[in-house]
Amino acid sequence: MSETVSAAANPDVGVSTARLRTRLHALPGVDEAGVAQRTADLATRSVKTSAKSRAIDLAIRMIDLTTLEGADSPGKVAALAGKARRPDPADPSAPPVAAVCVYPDLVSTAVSALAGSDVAVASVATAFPAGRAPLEAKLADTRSAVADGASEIDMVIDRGAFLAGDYGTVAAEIAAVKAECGSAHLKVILETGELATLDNVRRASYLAMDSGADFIKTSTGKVNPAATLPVTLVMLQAVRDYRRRTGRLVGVKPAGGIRTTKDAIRYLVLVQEIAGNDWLDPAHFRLGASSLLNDLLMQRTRLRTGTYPAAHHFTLD
Ligand SMILES: O=C[C@H](O)COP(=O)(O)O
Repeated sequence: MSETVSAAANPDVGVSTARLRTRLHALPGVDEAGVAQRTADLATRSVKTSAKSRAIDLAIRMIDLTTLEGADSPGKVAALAGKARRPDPADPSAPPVAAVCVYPDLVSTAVSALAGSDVAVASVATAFPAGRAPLEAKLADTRSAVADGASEIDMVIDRGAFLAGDYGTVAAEIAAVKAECGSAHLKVILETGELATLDNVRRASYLAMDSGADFIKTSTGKVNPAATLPVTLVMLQAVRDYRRRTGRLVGVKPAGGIRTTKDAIRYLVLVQEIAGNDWLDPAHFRLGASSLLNDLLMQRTRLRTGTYPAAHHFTLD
């Protein structure tokens, strides 16, 4: 285990695990009951039709349209890229999504298929989803994705090290991956479903931000629970407070298990109420999802025409 962090120009570099532990354990504890109540209350909100229409388009623009299956192929990624650029073939007013998210070996396919569009290519890296590989392998994974044209890297943290309290190792890995990213943005996946407590989610959020994360992301989508409103609330509080302290605005990306328009709108309400309007932008908030887009498109069509499109109208997620 590394006791002293080395690498890159981030605030936590050179800070010992002992000092990180002191700092992270001094954070105020999360009021779990209060968080549960606050997020449960979101289910009772009603949203006006005009606001709903705007929220649906914003949610579409915030999607990282994701395919992360062992059976992924260049053909599937090319088809997904087509959908990302123009989600509704019958309605050019439907906006494109923010990014397509793929494994590193499919980055070049996605880059070619998205050429000339504003849709970014994101790639998971660092031995996603478990992150069980030597640091060199994780850095090579990142280097390869960036070299092939990914402008966003989604890395996983070492949850084993984090849960063992070896915060120095976690911070050093994030800083080293950030250094490999160059101009690519780094999203740091906390895998909150493995972190056991909301206090840990808060600590991991600060550790990631102090180590250079451009975004903090909830989940890989491979562990249950994936994204939830309570963990996202804690992460939104963290980015809000971190910005007040440092002036740096870090984004948030809930990912995994977000499938319905109702879910997406609850996340947007949470963003506005907890972090504020500055985060209501694809530059600072994303929804990582493989199958949310079709529901948003269905609801969008219903609001515009009064009827749902036939089930076969949109290509399969
Ligand atoms: O980052 C996104 C997730 O891997 C997608 O998860 P999902 O298939 O549950 O939407």
